[in-house]
Amino acid sequence: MKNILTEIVAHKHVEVAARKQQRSVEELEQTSLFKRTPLSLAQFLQDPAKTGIIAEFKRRSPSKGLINGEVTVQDVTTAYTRYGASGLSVLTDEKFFGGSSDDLQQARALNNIPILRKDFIVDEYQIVEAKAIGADVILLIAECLTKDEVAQLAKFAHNLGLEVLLEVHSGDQLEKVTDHIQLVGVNNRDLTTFRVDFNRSCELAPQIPAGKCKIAESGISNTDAIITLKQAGFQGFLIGEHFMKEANPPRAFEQFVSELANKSAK
Ligand SMILES: O=C(O)c1ccccc1NCC(=O)[C@H](O)[C@H](O)COP(=O)(O)O
Repeated sequence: MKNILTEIVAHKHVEVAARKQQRSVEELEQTSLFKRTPLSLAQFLQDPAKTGIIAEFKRRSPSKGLINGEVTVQDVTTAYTRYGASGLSVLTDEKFFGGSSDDLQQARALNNIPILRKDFIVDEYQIVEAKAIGADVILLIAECLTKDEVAQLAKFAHNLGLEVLLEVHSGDQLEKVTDHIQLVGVNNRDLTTFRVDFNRSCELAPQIPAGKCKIAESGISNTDAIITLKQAGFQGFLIGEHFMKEANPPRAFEQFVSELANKSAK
C-alpha cells in the first residue's frame, strides 16, 4: 500500500482518534438510528424490479478533484431511489472526498433502500458510527487491511447487523474473504495509481467465492458495461462519477436506467 491510500489511511487514524474523544461508543449506541434494523443490500440486489446499480453521492475525489459541488443530497439520492437504484453509496470522508456523516444521515432520512457508508474503515469505532448515522453496509478495503483486521472488523459489523462489502483489486486479496462478508466488490480502479481497468472485474469474477454477492466498482460509464458485467456474474454495479459529473445527476441516472431497460428487453 502506498501513495494516496497511505495518506488517507494515516489521516483516518488521526481523525478517528479525535472523534473518539468527542463522542463515546456508549453515546453512539443511544441514538435512535443505532437501534434501527438495517436493510440488506444483498437482498435488494436480488430484486428484479431494481437496476442493480449502487448509486454513489460523490462530490470530489483524489483522482478527479471537484466532480460536482452544486447538487444536494436530497435532490440526487431521492432521484436515484425513484428511478430504481438498488442501493446508495454515500462518501463520509471529508478531507479527500468532501463528504460527511451528515450527508449519509440526510440520505437515510429520505430513502428507504440500503446505504453503504463509503469510507476507509480502520477501527471498530467507525462501524458503530456507521450504524448510528443510518448506514446498512460498511466497506472494508482489502488493500488497507490485513487478513486478521478484515476478519475482526467484518465480525464486529456482522454482530451489529450490518452487511460488509469487501473491496479487492487483485486475486490474492480474495484470501481475506470470510463468512461474515456478504458482498465482494472488484474495484476496477487501482487506488495507488488511479488507473482504471474495466476488465479487472471480469477477470476476477470467476475467483470470487461462491455464495457472495458480486459487485463491480468504478469506471462504469455506459449501459453496455452493465450488460457485460451481468454476463460475467455481477449482481451489483457501483457508479459514482458517471452521474455526479453531470449538471443534473438525476436526469443522467434516469436516462441511463431507461437505456439499460431498453437494451435488456431486446
Ligand atoms: O475515486 C477516487 O479517486 C479514489 C481514490 C482513492 C481511493 C478511493 C477512490 N474512490 C472510491 C471508489 O471506489 C469510487 O468512488 C467508487 O467505486 C465509484 O467509482 P466511480 O464510478 O469511478 O466514481
